Amino acid sequence: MALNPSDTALWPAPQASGAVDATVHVPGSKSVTNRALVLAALASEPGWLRRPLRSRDTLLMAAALREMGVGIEEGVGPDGTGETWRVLPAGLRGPATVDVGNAGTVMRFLPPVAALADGPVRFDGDPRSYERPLHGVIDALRVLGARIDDDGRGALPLTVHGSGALDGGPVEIDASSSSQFVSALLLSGPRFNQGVEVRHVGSSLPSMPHIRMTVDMLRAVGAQVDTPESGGEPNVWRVTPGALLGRDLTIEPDLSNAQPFLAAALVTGGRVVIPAWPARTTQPGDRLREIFTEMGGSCELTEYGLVFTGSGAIHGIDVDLGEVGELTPGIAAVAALADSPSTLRGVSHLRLHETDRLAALTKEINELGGDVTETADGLHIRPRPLHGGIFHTYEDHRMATAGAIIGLAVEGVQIENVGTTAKTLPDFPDLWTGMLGSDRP
Ligand SMILES: O=C(O)C1=C[C@@H](OP(=O)(O)O)[C@@H](O)[C@H](O)C1
Ligand SMILES: C=C(OP(=O)(O)O)C(=O)O
Repeated sequence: MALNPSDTALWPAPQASGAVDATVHVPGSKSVTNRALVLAALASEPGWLRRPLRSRDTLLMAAALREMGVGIEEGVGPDGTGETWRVLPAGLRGPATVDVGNAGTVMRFLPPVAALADGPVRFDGDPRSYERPLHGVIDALRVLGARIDDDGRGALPLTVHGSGALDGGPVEIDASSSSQFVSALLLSGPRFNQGVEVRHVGSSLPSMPHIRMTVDMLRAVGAQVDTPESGGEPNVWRVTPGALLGRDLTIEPDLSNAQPFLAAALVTGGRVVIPAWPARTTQPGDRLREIFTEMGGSCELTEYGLVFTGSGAIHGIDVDLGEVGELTPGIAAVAALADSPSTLRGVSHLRLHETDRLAALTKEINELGGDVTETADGLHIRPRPLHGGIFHTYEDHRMATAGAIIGLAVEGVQIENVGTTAKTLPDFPDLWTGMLGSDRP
């Protein structure tokens, strides 16, 4: 895989010479692509993904499904309109070996799929993947009838001994550390003998839009899903067993990866257009329209896409990001450049993301002269004049893009291992310099 996770090379983050004025074509959504791959692999007929994201996380998902016997043909669509993947479902097989890298979607969505394979599937990944929570998926699968060997920590590495089918049925989980536990069980649920009923019993549940994305995408391939929002009990999701359809799905641009480009408009008082911004979406990045407007910008959603304009002023914000945690690094970067303090709340689970994002943001912004403190569930950010220096990224794509945002306004910021953006946005450095190449004179 074209990624060197321990690359220590430094990338001089370009400073903006003026207000940006650019159109940025943002590649497909990681979360939608990886759900679409799983659902297409579990379907009873072939399906198509148009404009899928090609990044480390999605190529790992495709490679893992191929390992289990699924056909995935990469090519250009019949009408020549960009990349299209054809997914040919097949009897899932083991023995197989899955490299999850550090992809939450791969490490959580695939063990339930592996329980349906007819042999052992071994899961391993980057060192950080051993530390990320997986107990919700492992414990639930055991309750639902699967045999899993792990080292007793409820984490990777592990082997799922698939037996060709899984009983399924009701299960209680604590998904307060990751919504992906719920999504994982629901995605494979139609293929369990009794379907699945997932009851979340934890204190809080992050990233609700991502659970809605799972439910919407399941329904789009013909699954019957009952949810709290459709009149069911609070915190209970029920999936009826049944065959899934193969669909022809166009993947939306990744709105969370649009964040640094929108931030560039805010930070430079410029204008950025993101074509194909969906009018209706479950992606958490859609909340940026509201959040970045409160922080000083304005936006207009047209048939062509989103037009986002900065005013030249950047305001602090007090906001609960529990539903949209993956937006935190980019918001923190903008907040560090604002004209008033910010409080970001509801994101304690970010300590178990790609890195401990609360600690990493605090340390790196403070090393550039900032004044950030960690709270129990977030960050306090008091803007101060920043200076250049090395911005470490901890193999976290969103740390790299956060550093690039700060670099727009601060001379001499150097991003360590910008290549880590390959997790979800391999084109980041080129898109970024391309956007700046369109600076107004
Ligand atoms: O289901 C998904 O595609 C995701 C869910 C969220 O995970 P958590 O609930 O673990 O934060 C999010 O942060 C991650 O980037 C993608
Ligand atoms: C938390 C993230 O990723 P993952 O899917 O690996 O959990 C993220 O992309 O911000």
